[in-house]
Amino acid sequence: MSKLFLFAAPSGAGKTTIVRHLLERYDHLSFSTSATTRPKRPHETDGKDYYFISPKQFTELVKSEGFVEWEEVYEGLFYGTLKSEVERLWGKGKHIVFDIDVKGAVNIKEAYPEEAIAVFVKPPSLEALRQRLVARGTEDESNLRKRLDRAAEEMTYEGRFDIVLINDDLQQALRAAEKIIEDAIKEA
Ligand SMILES: Nc1ncnc2c1ncn2[C@@H]1O[C@H](COP(=O)(O)OP(=O)(O)OP(=O)(O)O)[C@@H](O)[C@H]1O
Ligand SMILES: Nc1nc2c(ncn2[C@@H]2O[C@H](COP(=O)(O)O)[C@@H](O)[C@H]2O)c(=O)[nH]1
Repeated sequence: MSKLFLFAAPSGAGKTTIVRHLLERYDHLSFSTSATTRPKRPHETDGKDYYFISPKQFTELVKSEGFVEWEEVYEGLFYGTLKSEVERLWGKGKHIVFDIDVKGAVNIKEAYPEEAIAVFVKPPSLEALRQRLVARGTEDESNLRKRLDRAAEEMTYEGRFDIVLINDDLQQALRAAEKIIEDAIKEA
């Protein structure tokens, strides 16, 4: 049975770093590329990191029920898991990895309770989140504030997840993430 690995966390916790590592390491994992209305960052590739679409295209996809789930994660910025993407990867018999916000992960877990493994990536502290986001250098002051304001509420979702993965020392977190994948695939 194909597994759905949902990696969720407040912004800056390190889920993208962990997910990228897992995708490089395991051939039988595929990434569910989401659609977003957020502007592309310089290092990102359309169709790989996200499908970067306009607010109008996003609204059309909502109307035509093209999303498994979607959220306005930050004010005016929409993100959604595409049904077409999940069906395409599932059809190839792949295990699918998601980098998604906490509410989206809870929604997918509810929709696919047998297949989904929900992993909450926990930062050592809110201060560490702030430092990581500043060091990443992708957010201006206003967006940094929005992400940190949301983080405290997102931290309260931890108890709704199957596994809590602490990302303090990165190498330890990567080893723990590998074990989650290997154990689940052994069982599948
Ligand atoms: N354990 C760690 N220690 C220090 N820095 C880390 C650690 N893990 C990740 N980072 C760094 O923190 C920054 C944020 O990581 P990343 O982009 O993976 O977070 P994210 O949870 O995907 O955030 P977002 O939701 O905003 O996409 C990156 O610059 C990354 O290199
Ligand atoms: N509910 C969903 N959340 C998603 C999806 N794709 C990404 N995300 C989450 O949004 C924030 C911000 O991401 P960023 O790339 O702008 O830093 C982060 O928590 C992502 O995991 C999705 O399809 N649905």
